[in-house]
Amino acid sequence: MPSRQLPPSPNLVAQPTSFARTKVLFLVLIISSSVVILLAVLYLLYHFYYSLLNRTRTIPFDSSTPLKLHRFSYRELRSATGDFDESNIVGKGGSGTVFRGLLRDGKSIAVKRLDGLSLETEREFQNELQILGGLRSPFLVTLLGYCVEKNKRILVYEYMPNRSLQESIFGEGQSGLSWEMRFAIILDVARALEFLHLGCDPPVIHGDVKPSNVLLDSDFRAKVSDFGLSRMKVEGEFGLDLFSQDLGRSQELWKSQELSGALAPETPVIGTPGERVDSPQEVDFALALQASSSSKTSRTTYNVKALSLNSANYNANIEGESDVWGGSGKGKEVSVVDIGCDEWSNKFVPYSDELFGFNRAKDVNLNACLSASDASGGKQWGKDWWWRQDGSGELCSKDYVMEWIGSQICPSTNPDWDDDDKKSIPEKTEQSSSPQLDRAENVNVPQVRHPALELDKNDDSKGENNSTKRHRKMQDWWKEERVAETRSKNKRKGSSKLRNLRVKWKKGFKLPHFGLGRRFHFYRRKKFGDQNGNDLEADGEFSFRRGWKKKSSRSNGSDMWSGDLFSRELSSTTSMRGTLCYVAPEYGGCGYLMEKADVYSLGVLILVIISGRRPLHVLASPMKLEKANLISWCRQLAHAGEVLELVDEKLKGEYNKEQASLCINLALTCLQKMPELRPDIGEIVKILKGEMDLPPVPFEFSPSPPSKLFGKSRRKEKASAD
Ligand SMILES: Nc1ncnc2c1ncn2[C@@H]1O[C@H](COP(=O)(O)OP(=O)(O)OP(=O)(O)O)[C@@H](O)[C@H]1O
Repeated sequence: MPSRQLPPSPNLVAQPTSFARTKVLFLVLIISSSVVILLAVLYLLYHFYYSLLNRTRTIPFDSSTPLKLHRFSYRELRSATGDFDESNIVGKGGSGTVFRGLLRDGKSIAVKRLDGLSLETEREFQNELQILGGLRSPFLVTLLGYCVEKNKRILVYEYMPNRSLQESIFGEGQSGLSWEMRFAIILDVARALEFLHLGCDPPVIHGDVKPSNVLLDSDFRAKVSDFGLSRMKVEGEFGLDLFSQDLGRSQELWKSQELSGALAPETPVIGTPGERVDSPQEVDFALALQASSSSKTSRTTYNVKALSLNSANYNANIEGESDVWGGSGKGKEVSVVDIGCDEWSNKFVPYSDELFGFNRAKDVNLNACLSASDASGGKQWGKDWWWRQDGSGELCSKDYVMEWIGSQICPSTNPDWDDDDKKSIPEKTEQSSSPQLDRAENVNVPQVRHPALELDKNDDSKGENNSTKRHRKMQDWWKEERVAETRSKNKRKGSSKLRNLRVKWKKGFKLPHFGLGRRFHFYRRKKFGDQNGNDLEADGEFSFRRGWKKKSSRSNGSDMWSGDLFSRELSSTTSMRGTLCYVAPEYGGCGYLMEKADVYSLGVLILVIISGRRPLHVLASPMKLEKANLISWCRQLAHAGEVLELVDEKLKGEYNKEQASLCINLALTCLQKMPELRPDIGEIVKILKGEMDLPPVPFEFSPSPPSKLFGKSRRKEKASAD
């Protein structure tokens, strides 16, 4: 009997099919994963190749292993400097005193003894070791070694016989630098920055380019020094800038009466709008973020904090470098000359011949002018104040100059003047027989003040303390600005980043360590010692530099009371990162400095070198105030096609006109508001060397257009104005 074939069991049919499917799946997986692995390997190879290529172009810059630096013993340095004898002082900066020393082998050294240990000095010390210690270039001053003993922090450099450019330009009894020297110095500084920006990997941003940080060797060739504020350009970092320099200062601010009295109770913290701040610690953090307060000295007050505005926008802009020379016109430059010039000459009240010999009649005008600008909305100290000080907006420069001077030179308004400075004044003025200097003595006396600095004459008549008023005004303005900005920021982005950091800070924030064998954990209450071995608490007596240190009598800085008192101090006042007048406007204290910020500072430096003037030059002697602001004056001259008027009179016409005009125009391109419009340092060096043409000077700085084009409309405007 034929057997009936049984239908295949469904299991038997399914088995081979599912097996085949698994096989296919397995194959697909293997192939795709091997493709992924292959791609990854290719990517790694490419990356490796690329970084190798890159390394050949740049200096391998391993910050964790500074070049071999000699570790000096304190005793060694003490004997080299004659027990740190005063006669060996060659200069004094915001962070310490520099002595000349002689090693046993006969080598001259410069020994920088940092002031009492603090977060600030520690940061500067580490920065110098970390950054300058790892670099060697003929355009950078050589760091030879260091000394760390107990609370002592000392840096040892090669000795630069002609000291700093500051002294060569502004020093008393200086014969002045010849044109050739000046041009060579400009080129040297540019090449130093070229090395830092383009020759180092990662690039280094100097952050404080100014005359006192340019040292001159025996042949007057320049080397850039002072890396205390510099940083390596490492993407993605955030904490270092904030915590290493601003927190300490904010603690100090909290302690100051102004702050605790006026800001603490109701000032909201960035990231926590409307939140009441109850503890100093909370304010510390908030201020570190928002106030961008002074790091290098505590001189700066509220007006400087205004710099913090807009930083985020600009820093974002900088990232996307545009074609500098393409003239794409991406950034709109504020037209400074048209508005600035006339307003200036109309509104500015010229100083009289003597420092304090102020014409009361004009004073009235001045105050009228000020009240007028006050009346016009009360928002004069808005986000653009930096530009307005250049005469570029509706607020004329005097406001800035006066506000700044007012807050800086009047002891009654500046709590940071230390006793030493006060004591030094009579001594200094006794030496002087000039009536100006006799008057300058009065700067120390709170009740005698330059009438030009009185922002509101009526305050006196009301019997109120003028300084308190002014500060009050600034605080109100500042608070207003910050609250508005905070609100809008929070609306836009939320404040999670800042909140996270705040939490971190509360828990005790870890500072990145600097590879010197220990890690710093800065808790709010941490004990440190001062120079004498006394313990100090980070929270309370933590020693941050206070006030203006009296400069050594051998240093140029000592001419504090000699004539152009205001100019010197104004131009050398270090703000949160960088120095006021030299620091790029896009920098807001909380952001990162980028290469173009150095380019901006270089622009200012070039003008200073060529003109022999400070960026803010308010002289006691008669002078046109339109020249007080160097940058603004230069822009006016450029507009009038007379840039060579800027050249230092001390040169007595002995200079290369072509080079001078090239330098000035180059400086103007470096001083453009939008960082991306400024040339990069490679281009600057090429232009200076004559290997590249200077790009067309920005429209607003170029000489007035032919009347054919604009004359008619201008005349019309004038007629309608009449
Ligand atoms: N290597 C050096 N050789 C000779 N003189 C030096 C050297 N380094 C510094 N000096 C002198 O010491 C002065 C002070 O220098 P320092 O770097 O301490 O401060 P600064 O740059 O003037 O101010 P700050 O540090 O506040 O920016 C300089 O202006 C210069 O005259």
